[in-house]
Amino acid sequence: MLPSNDPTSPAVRLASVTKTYGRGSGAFTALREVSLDVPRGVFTAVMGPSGSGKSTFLHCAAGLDRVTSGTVRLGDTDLTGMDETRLTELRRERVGFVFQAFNLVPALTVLQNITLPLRLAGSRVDRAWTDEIVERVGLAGRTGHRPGALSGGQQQRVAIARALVTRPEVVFADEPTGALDTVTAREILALLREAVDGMGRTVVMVTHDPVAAAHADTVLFLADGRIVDSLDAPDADRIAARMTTLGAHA
Ligand SMILES: Nc1ncnc2c1ncn2[C@@H]1O[C@H](COP(=O)(O)OP(=O)(O)OP(=O)(O)O)[C@@H](O)[C@H]1O
Repeated sequence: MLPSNDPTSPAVRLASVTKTYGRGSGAFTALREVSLDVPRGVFTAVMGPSGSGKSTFLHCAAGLDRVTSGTVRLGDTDLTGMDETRLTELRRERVGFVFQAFNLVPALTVLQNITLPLRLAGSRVDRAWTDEIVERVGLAGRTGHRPGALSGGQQQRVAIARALVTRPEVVFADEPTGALDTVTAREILALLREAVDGMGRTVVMVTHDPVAAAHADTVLFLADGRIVDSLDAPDADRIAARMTTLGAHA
């Protein structure tokens, strides 16, 4: 059995992670000795003032960027020191990504976008599973469209379906509602919630928006590259109040 399947290990574990960009006098430390376990089957939001290190945290936790010191584990797999080929494989097969700008391939249909990670990994495209995902994200009847023919909310649904199709251990979402209106944003957050509650996935989401973060089970607060607080079962008012004390204009 692959060690990553051990259900008792956290989905992601950061131990004393520091990330410094650049060198010498121009060096900037964006994460400082961050240690954290992200439990499985939980929706975690990451908030903090602009420049506090949210995107850096997400990129390091997801294997998109390398840490300067410390370790990052996905399940029981240590990402630190992994070569680029294995990291690419790991990101493709064990992690899902949702970005603010959707990042769909314009020339491909909705269905082709959704199944792309499977085809890149050389995996079989399971029609019943793909149909289920399409149904769950509310895209039935639109699978033959190109992304350009869809609304922003529909494009983000495609991105979520694409992130879920490989049954990833963790879905990382970077400001997934940043480009959407309030009503559409709420629908997308409900989908991420459903990925956790209905599909047992683990979601880690960076957001500026206290209302978005209130959909999570836990909110982590970053300030100056450190995790300074967390809130369980958060509501938007408490999140906004906490952000204000961190110097952010929520
Ligand atoms: N490639 C880079 N080179 C140098 N400095 C960087 C780089 N990426 C980020 N930084 C710096 O690291 C700090 C943290 O950046 P990061 O993007 O992680 O913050 P953030 O909390 O996501 O900010 P925002 O909410 O504005 O997106 C910032 O001061 C930023 O300028």
